[in-house]
Parts: sequence; structure tokens; C-alpha cells
Amino acid sequence: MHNVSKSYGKNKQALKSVHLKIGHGMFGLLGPNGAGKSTLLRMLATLLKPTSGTITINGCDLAREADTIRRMIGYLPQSFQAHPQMTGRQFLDYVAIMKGIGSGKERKRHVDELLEQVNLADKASLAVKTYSGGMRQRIGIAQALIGCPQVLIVDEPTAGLDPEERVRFRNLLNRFSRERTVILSTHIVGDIETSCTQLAVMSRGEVRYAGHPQGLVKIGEGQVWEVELSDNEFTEFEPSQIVGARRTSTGVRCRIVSSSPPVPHAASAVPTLEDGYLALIGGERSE
Ligand SMILES: Nc1ncnc2c1ncn2[C@@H]1O[C@H](COP(=O)(O)OP(=O)(O)OP(=O)(O)O)[C@@H](O)[C@H]1O
Repeated sequence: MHNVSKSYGKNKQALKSVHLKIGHGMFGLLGPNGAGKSTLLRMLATLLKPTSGTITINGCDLAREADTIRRMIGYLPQSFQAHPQMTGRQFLDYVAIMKGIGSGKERKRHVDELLEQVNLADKASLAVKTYSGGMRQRIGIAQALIGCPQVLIVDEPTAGLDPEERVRFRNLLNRFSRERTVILSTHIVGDIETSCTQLAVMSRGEVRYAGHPQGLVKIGEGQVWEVELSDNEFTEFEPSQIVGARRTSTGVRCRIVSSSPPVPHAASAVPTLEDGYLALIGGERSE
């Protein structure tokens, strides 16, 4: 993406001069609500046109070769809905027909393979409306994988999933990222910290960081503190600074992100990826 901006109407600039290069493997797009992540992904999925700037995917210019790009990408939108009355297999077959996947035999083989890959083979004959949230997301990722796209675009796929399904879904994406580019947007740092080799942090339409996760961790260095506060001290503290709190027998043990020691007796702590993220976007977390 080169100098890409996107405005909705006259007053809302959702993306401001975004430069981004995304390579092979798993790429995390991190940012608070309203940062512009979905806008960026919808543009990569050819559903929105940039107001200005250029986007190139595998050498194809999005403005001129959108049809070619559509054949290279799979997309799981933020609010994905499969047809509730169809069975999992019927739904994937339907999407495969829409994507122009060859003969009936070839299509059936492809759909069966995908059902295996997302661990839904034994539920393939049940209506999608009977699926749990995690199963719906897995049928969503299967439909995005139809036609074996080189680029998989996934918008906040773990929202609403329970912890077990979340881990299972992350592992699934991790596996798929071995042979292709997976672009995963989320506002949950845990979704990307074990799997992404590259990431970008967005806030208010701008890319605030792009690079290795380790570089984001480094931003937190010297800005993370641990301290035990009394109950009174704890209630007086600015809540947005406290990123972790654990009750002890004598008070509350807190982890605090702040550019200077929050209290004189605070001890410096080793930052995590989440600390680096919070140190970077600080008070501008959400619109
Ligand atoms: N169709 C639209 N018309 C007007 N404003 C929009 C439209 N879509 C998004 N916006 C605004 O653009 C900004 C970026 O929205 P976007 O959905 O891209 O953010 P996001 O990072 O994906 O947030 P979330 O995690 O909440 O989905 C927000 O201020 C949003 O309100």
C-alpha cells in the first residue's frame, strides 16, 4: 500500500497516508475500535476503493486488475454470515460454484478437503444455524480458503469465541499461513503474539508501528512498572494506566504503563507485546 487514504463522505477520514508492505506468512493488524483496520482490509479485498494512493497485490494494481486480485484472495469479513438453512457442505459447495471451481467432482473433493482442514467433516451435514460461534467461524475460514488463495484476509475472527475455540482458531490460521500470506486484524494482542512474524499497529487511521513483534515489545522498555498499592492508592489511580491488577493479602499488586515511575517505589518490569502496544497508543486507545 503506497500513500493510501480513505475518506467516508466529507468529514470522516478513516485512513491517512498508509504505507505498508506485507510479506509471506502471518501478518497482524492491531488497533483499537475505529482505528481503520476493517477499512484497510475491505480495500485489500477489493470491496472499497481508496480515495487516493495505490495498492498492489502480487504485482497486480488493485485499481486496474481487481478481477485478477479477487482470484488470489480469500476474505472472512468481520460480520460473516453463512446461509443458516444450508448445511456446512451445501454452503461451501455454493461458494465454490460462485468462485467458478471446475467440475462437480473436483468441487466435491475440494469442499471435502476444506471440511477436513477446519475440522468440520463430521458436522458437514448439519444446518449452519445449529453451529456454535466457533464452528461458524471455521466454516467462514473454509469459504475464504476455497480456490486455495495466496492471500487470506481475516477481519477480527476471534471476537465472541470462547478461549478454547479462540486457541483452536489461531492454530488453524497459523497452519494456513505456512503456504500463503494471512492478514489478520484484531484488537486482542494475544491473537497475534504467538503467531505473527510481522505486524502493524494502527490508531486513528494511521500506521503507528510496522515491523517485527520484538520491535513493538521494545517500545515498552522503561515504561512498564510493578508496584503494590494500598486500596486507597489503587482507587485514586488513573484506571487507563493500570494494565494488570492482582489482589494480595496487603493490597493490590499492579502493572502500570507510564513514561515515568507512577509512584517512587515502583519497580521497572520487563515489557510484553501488550505493554509495548499500550505504551505506543497510550491514551488514544479508542474513539
Ligand atoms: N461506511 C462508513 N461511513 C462512515 N464512516 C465509516 C464507515 N465505515 C467506517 N467508518 C468510520 O471509519 C473509522 C474506521 O472504521 P473501521 O471500521 O475501519 O475501524 P476498525 O479499526 O475496523 O474498528 P472496529 O474494530 O470497531 O471494527 C471509524 O471512525 C468508523 O466509524
